[in-house]
Amino acid sequence: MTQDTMIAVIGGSGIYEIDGLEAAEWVSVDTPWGAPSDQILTGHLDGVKMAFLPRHGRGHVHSPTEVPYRANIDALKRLGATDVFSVSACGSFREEMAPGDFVIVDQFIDRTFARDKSFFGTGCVAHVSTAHPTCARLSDAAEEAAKLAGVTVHRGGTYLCMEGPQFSSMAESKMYRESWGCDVIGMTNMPEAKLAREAELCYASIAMVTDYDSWHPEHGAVDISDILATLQGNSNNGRDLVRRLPALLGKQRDLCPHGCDRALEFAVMTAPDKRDPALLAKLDAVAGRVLG
Ligand SMILES: CSC[C@H]1O[C@H](OP(=O)(O)O)[C@H](O)[C@@H]1O
Ligand SMILES: Nc1ncnc2[nH]cnc12
Repeated sequence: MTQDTMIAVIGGSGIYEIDGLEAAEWVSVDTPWGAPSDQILTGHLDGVKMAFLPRHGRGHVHSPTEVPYRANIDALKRLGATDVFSVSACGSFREEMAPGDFVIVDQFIDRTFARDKSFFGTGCVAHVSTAHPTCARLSDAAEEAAKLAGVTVHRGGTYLCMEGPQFSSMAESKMYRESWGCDVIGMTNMPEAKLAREAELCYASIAMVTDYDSWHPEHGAVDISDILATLQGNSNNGRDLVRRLPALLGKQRDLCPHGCDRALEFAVMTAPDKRDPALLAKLDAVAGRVLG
């Protein structure tokens, strides 16, 4: 079964729009989960449908805790998105993952505690697998696009998602690096990746290293002005990488070979006669395929 590709890009800190879109238009999307972070920029690139959503809103309005993650994923699904790329800033726990490098994240440790993490709940309970929370097909494309853009890219890495907004203490930073084996740290990829899986969207995470967090003996404490300087110096690379994705993925896509687009197939536990009609109505875009 083939369908039209629609690439969605969720742009993080420092990335509030993408360039080169044909027939570009900012559109408003309402969702049963509230308003998304901002309007969504739609258009075409190399003949492929595109949607761009600034995660924190234009002007950086939403803190990592307050980003409306459920509304964002629902809005992208509602628009017809099939393939979602997160582009994020992150701190690095590895000497070789240096500021300016890109990391194609493939695993997460979720330390967030103040966010709504699921579309499901009382009245419609579902359990999806997140053993492999990112899509290898999209990660392949992201790696290839990074190489074509001429940036240093590391394939694979574990992203520690913290609640924020404050950065980590040195003790936390060392624990995440030495005991937990994490590679990078940020504040936003969770629950975003989990929600994308619940919505049966392929999801990949492209993390741009902006700093060494607070563990590095020669770099000291993470400093927002250093992060902003690195972001400014590298945002062109991020945009260049994104511009190369449509040519790599093409106008049409088959079923995901990893099953991201069928994640809900056997996930819903609540008996049909016990399901809450109000919750089912809210799940129309996210889970309509399996809930009917
Ligand atoms: C600007 S430093 C902290 C901020 O940047 C990252 O945001 P995003 O993942 O949206 O690029 C990080 O997660 C924090 O929210
Ligand atoms: N060191 C860090 N910790 C958390 N989020 C970040 N985003 C960029 N750098 C970060």
